[in-house]
Amino acid sequence: MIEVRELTKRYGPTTAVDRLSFQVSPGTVTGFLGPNGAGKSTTMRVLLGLASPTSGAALVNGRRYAEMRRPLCEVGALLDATAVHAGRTAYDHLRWLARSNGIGTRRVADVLEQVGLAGVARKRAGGFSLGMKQRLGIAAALLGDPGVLVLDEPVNGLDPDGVRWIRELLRALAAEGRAVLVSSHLMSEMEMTADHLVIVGRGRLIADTSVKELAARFQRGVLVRSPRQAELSGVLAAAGASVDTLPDGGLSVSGLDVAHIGELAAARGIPLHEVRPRGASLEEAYMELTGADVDYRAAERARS
Ligand SMILES: Nc1ncnc2c1ncn2[C@@H]1O[C@H](COP(=O)(O)OP(=O)(O)OP(=O)(O)O)[C@@H](O)[C@H]1O
Repeated sequence: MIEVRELTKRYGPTTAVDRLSFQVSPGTVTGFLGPNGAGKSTTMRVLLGLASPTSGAALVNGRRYAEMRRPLCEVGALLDATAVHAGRTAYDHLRWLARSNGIGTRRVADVLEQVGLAGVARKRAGGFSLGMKQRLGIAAALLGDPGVLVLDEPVNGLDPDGVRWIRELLRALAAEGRAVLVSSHLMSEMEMTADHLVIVGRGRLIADTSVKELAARFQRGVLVRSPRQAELSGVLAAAGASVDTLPDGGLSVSGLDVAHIGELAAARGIPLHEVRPRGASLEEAYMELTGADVDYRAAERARS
């Protein structure tokens, strides 16, 4: 369980995190989303004891990182996958980490197997591709079999296979009952991976919502197309719907769901060529929520 409570972190005049509160529950993947500079990495660094809060707290299982006796067994983290000793082999890197946390070396072979690096365990990490380094970083995060995982932009720079692998791994780790917090600045990545979303902008909380709730919130009626559109429009309006004609000729109907519209059309023998919920994509919802918090847009507005 992760709890961020009224967390504020200032760097001189910059407020990187501004009274931010949210929780990450066991058994869920929570996507931590926000434009560049929104304060995601800073929040994660405070959680992992790498930066101290100006005020408030970021706790794992009710404790600050510095209070944990064997931190790798409570929280696994991937912050910067390239931060490995280039001269060390994958096996030695993990064995060194395991030793410093009182973890048996048998576990090293297990996690190397789990991330698909068993075959290159004795190769130096300096020669690894970014994808392999990401896998090694994830192996390190899993070493202590922690109940909480914190990953900062784990799919950055990965090819589609690597992206799919991470997505499936995160889902599997949550299904085992772990609390998984994963940051990204792309909604497209998160909508396929996360159950829950914490969206931030300029250090502040913008939304704390399930993916389903967010989709429902940006639902915009039902799109309907029919060769007898005018007649159908009248029928739907008579049933209490509000009906607008879209620029492309389709109807945008609100106040009736897809099933109801289908039944009304069928009862009058009106053919339907298309009938589907007209939701904004989650990407559009995200842009709408964070638009004002993206620095370059603010700068553009100031110029015009
Ligand atoms: N060590 C530091 N010293 C000074 N300012 C910092 C420091 N770390 C972060 N900041 C500033 O705090 C703000 C939040 O940065 P942070 O890296 O946490 O955002 P982010 O959401 O992780 O963005 P990104 O996706 O670009 O990594 C930014 O304005 C950044 O410049």
